[in-house]
Amino acid sequence: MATGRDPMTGRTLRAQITVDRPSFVLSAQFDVPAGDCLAILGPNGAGKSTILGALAGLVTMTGEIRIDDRIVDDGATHVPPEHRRIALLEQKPRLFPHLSVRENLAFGPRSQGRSRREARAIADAWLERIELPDVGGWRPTRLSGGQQQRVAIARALAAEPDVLLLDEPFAALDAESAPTIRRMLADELARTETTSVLVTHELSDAWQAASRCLVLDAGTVVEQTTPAALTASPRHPFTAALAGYSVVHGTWDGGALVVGDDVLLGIVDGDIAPGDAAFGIVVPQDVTLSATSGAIRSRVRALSVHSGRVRVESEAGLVAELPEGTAPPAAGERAWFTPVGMRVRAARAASTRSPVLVAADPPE
Ligand SMILES: Nc1ncnc2c1ncn2[C@@H]1O[C@H](COP(=O)(O)OP(=O)(O)OP(=O)(O)O)[C@@H](O)[C@H]1O
Repeated sequence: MATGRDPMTGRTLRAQITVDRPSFVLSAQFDVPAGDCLAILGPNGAGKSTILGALAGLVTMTGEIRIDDRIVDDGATHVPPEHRRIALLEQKPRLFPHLSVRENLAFGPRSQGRSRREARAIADAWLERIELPDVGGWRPTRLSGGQQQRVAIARALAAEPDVLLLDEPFAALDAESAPTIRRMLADELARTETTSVLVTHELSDAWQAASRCLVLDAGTVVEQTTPAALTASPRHPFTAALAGYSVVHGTWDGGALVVGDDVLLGIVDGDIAPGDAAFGIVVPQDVTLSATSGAIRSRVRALSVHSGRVRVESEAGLVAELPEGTAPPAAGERAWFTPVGMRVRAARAASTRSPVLVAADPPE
């Protein structure tokens, strides 16, 4: 028994969404090709969940949402949430507590008119796929949080939605179960060719599940491109920080980045003019640390350990990764940080990438 749609039946999602609230305006346009996953990233309050809400029919919007040629929302037409064939999966599994696990999985197929026997067979096939073959008769509350989320993902996919929306589906999981469930979700999205939109705070999720990313900041799309391009050449400070770079903000004076009273040398990356607000990015391995001299003197905000090396984070934003065996300064102490080969971008350049997903830049 198949547990997903037939090949080549994935749907294309096209969305142009404007949400106008008194204190928040969101404007976003994107396409998700059939069977693809679009990851939406952005700081808290950027509007990520608002986009999902608009797609699901839970948030008032203007613009247009289409699935293939079917209009879901365009001002004149507003298909109610339950008739959109768009499923929403959130942090919490929200399984039906009064139904067994098997009945939860069979619910979607039954709602679509499958016979009881067919729906049960689909549910049992999903139980095998998510490696929980023996829990069909259990109530969901007997399962761990991670197991419940596996069932919730399977329940969403068993209903064969045209589009699956995922709002931080791994955020409530413990560190042990999250990697397994991340991999399972990516595998099942690909296998079932389900078109999906994944809101996440992790760039690694985009690498694992999505072929495209959209980065939002304060309701505006600031980047739309591939996970590889976001990682290699982030154009927005938020994305750069997600990709693990040190990020330092300042003003470009025509030859260097001015940060307070300090001047940092960097390589210009893109259009930039003297006086522009700008930010520099550099990997922590290329930032040196000294007690006596360097480019910028800043207080140590925090220490962390990555792959066996200590990283020293400054209040200025620069992060230095220390060579093995080097003693770090204590948090609160001042030290000199010097970036080598820092790239400097105009802060405004973040919003100049094409707003149309299909025309997004290739990796640089
Ligand atoms: N129901 C609502 N009514 C009015 N304003 C709202 C509502 N829900 C969210 N907002 C506001 O809309 C803006 C965007 O919120 P949204 O939840 O979409 O951001 P987000 O990017 O998903 O954030 P987070 O990462 O914190 O979940 C915020 O300013 C938020 O306060």
